[in-house]
Amino acid sequence: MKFIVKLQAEIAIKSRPVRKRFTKILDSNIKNVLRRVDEKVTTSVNWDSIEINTKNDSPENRQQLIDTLKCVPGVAQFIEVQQTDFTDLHDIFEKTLAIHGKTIENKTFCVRAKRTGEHEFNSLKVEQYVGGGLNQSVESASVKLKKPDVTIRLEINRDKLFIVTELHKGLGGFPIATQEDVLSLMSGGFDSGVSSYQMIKKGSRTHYCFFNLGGSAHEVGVKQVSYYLWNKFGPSHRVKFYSVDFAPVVTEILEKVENGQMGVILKRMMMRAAAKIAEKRGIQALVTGEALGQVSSQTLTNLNVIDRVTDTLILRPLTAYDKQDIIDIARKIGTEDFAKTIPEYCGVISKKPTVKAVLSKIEAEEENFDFSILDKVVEDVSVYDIRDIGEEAEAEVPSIDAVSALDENAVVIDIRSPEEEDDNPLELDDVEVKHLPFYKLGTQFGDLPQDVTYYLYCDRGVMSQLQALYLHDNGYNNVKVYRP
Ligand SMILES: Nc1ncnc2c1ncn2[C@@H]1O[C@H](COP(=O)(O)OP(=O)(O)OP(=O)(O)O)[C@@H](O)[C@H]1O
Repeated sequence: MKFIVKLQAEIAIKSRPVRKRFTKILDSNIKNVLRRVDEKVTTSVNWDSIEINTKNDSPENRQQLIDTLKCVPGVAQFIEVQQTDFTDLHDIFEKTLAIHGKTIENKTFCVRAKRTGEHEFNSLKVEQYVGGGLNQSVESASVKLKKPDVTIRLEINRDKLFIVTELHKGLGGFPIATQEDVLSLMSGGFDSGVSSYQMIKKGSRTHYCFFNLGGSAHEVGVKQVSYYLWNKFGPSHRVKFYSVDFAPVVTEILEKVENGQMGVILKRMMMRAAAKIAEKRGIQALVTGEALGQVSSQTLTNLNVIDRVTDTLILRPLTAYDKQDIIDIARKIGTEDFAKTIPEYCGVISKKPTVKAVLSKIEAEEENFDFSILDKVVEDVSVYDIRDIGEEAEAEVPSIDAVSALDENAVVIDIRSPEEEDDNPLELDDVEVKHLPFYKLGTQFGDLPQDVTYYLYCDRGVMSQLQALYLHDNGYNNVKVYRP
């Protein structure tokens, strides 16, 4: 079985040394990923193409190789060919008939030929001779040069004939590692998954950085989608997954910062932390999934104030995308289902975020923030080789049963922020309701009597689920979720 990867135009027009470098990297990436499927794969590099051969001709192997090759950045399209020798034009016709006689039955068709080397005929002659012969031999077929049902492609390279049996569309982009590394901020939603994919496709080795705001469920979800993206589009290169426990930073923001400024300050804290992680590893750019105007706080003014926090380049591949386009790409690349299950955690941090952040005001608010907390969480960052999180990523995201009816001994903890509680108070007959906002649970839950079962309550059931898991992680098994 043989496939031929054609160099795409954007690589082919590069200068000779760059083209050679890109082709060499692409060849090595292709070998690396295809040998995960079939260790018998060999490749050979030509000036304008890479040939891929294997002795394993089974249909399963073929399909797996095609599926894998379609996901290699830098491959815009590839053809599947049958290779034979030939003696003359008539021999070319007969060999083509043997393979494509059935393909063109009851169809319109044309023949397209390319030729390299010394022959007694040119490409046009091949097209006319083979096309005419097929037309006569297959009664139900007819020649149509414009928009035929089937295009039969032949490539003649010196004494070899390649009969193309199928043409497959690839991913496009550049081979991984032809561009420098980036650190992608992954929240696990639609946007950060798609922006990471865009950077992998563009040829950057893409590492992941996750700020954990809500315990193991969130982390498992983000690891799953990061692992999926790496495994599908970038397994030729090792990357790292950085996880930073951001709960202490969120608590400090919630206690020290004015409500409307919280969102921008949280992002600035993320950028500060990510820039430090990147700098230490020689990574030059951060990537986020922000898109202009997608949520009210994603304004140019705010993005500008966020960017002022670091000299590190911040890339936002989705800036000008519509949400629907992003969702369509997420569906195409297979991250849609992951994204649906990831809670929108950040939304809760500020109910009416500013849309026009003022740098001086933000900086004044940040003076109240204890930066040793940020330094500590960055210092304690957990670093994983993405290959090692594969198994973990396959695990079920843990969840805690939600209860809709309570008995009279139950104690509910309303974990919403005080403003949310004021807007929509929770009133339950005969059941005790305590008030402890989610950002204080970590430090104050342990002070409550522990011979009682607590039911956490929030508006959407997302934060209560995350916090219940977080408390379970910390050994408190007397916690459930109340979801009326
Ligand atoms: N917990 C987090 N860890 C790492 N990066 C984050 C986190 N939260 C947000 N980000 C980064 O900030 C970007 C914007 O996040 P925000 O929550 O404001 O918008 P979003 O549209 O919901 O993003 P997404 O769909 O990617 O979750 C994300 O795309 C991601 O790059």
